[in-house]
Amino acid sequence: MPDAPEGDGPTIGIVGLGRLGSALRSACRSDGRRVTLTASRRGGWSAAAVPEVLVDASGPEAHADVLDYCAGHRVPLVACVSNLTEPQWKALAELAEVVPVVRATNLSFAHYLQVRIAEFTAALTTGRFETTTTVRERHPLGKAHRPSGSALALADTWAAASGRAVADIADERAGLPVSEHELTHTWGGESLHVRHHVADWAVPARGALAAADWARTAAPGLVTMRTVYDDLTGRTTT
Ligand SMILES: NC(=O)C1=CN([C@@H]2O[C@H](COP(=O)(O)OP(=O)(O)OC[C@H]3O[C@@H](n4cnc5c(N)ncnc54)[C@H](OP(=O)(O)O)[C@@H]3O)[C@@H](O)[C@H]2O)C=CC1
Ligand SMILES: O=C(O)C1=N[C@H](C(=O)O)C[C@H](O)C1
Repeated sequence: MPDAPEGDGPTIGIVGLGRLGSALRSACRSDGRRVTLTASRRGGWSAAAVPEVLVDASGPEAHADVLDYCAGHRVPLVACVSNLTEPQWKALAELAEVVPVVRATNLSFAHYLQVRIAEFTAALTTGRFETTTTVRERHPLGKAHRPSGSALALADTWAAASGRAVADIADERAGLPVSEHELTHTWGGESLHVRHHVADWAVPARGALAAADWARTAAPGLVTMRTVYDDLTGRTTT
């Protein structure tokens, strides 16, 4: 059940109360944020008030309902589901014509740094310094799809920045939550591993709250977490 709204302040709706959605609800409670809508497959939708931002932490099956809700109530969306279909990604872009939409492939701050490091590495490894680059991801057993959305995004980042495709994407299902993503750059006789490890569901939950705060005051349009963290780091370093 959602929390009853009281007083002023940002209100959040959470679709999906699994690993990510539950962690987000806990983060909202610790932060004093009010969750005015929750939804799950078994529990259906339940709203005490229209939230200022909706966070979708469910699955592709909920996508049509999420889009209808955001369009109908003009609510910004933080879209965390990583295995949408191509038509669903397109529909998300269409929703962004009327409300702000954050496409959150990976909510963690250090994933943002990993992406920026990949771009920096690509810029320096040209000509005689060219590398063979691979991606590895690991999640616990039970993750719904493979490879992860973040692994595919890292491969796309590398291809766009270097002009060369990654040589392999390895997906492993083992070990403890939450995730590992590693870019390995290999030359003759040496290699560089840039590994991001998330050990607590509170990490993506915090990222979702940062994205929700950002989306609440944004203009309609589709952005990624890169835009959100570019903006937040710019503000804190100036
Ligand atoms: N962007 C990021 O950084 C992160 C993204 N993710 C992504 O978030 C998504 C969720 O991950 P996770 O929490 O592990 O998944 P879980 O399987 O633990 O939870 C999924 C939740 O979605 C609900 N759900 C499924 N279908 C519907 C529907 N039709 N309507 C309403 N609710 C529905 C389920 O309801 P019920 O409980 O009733 O079955 C469940 O509560 C995945 O795509 C994952 O890849 C995850 C972590 C970080
Ligand atoms: O399902 C998960 O757990 C995660 N999913 C996202 C992905 O597919 O990239 C983000 C992170 O890896 C956790």
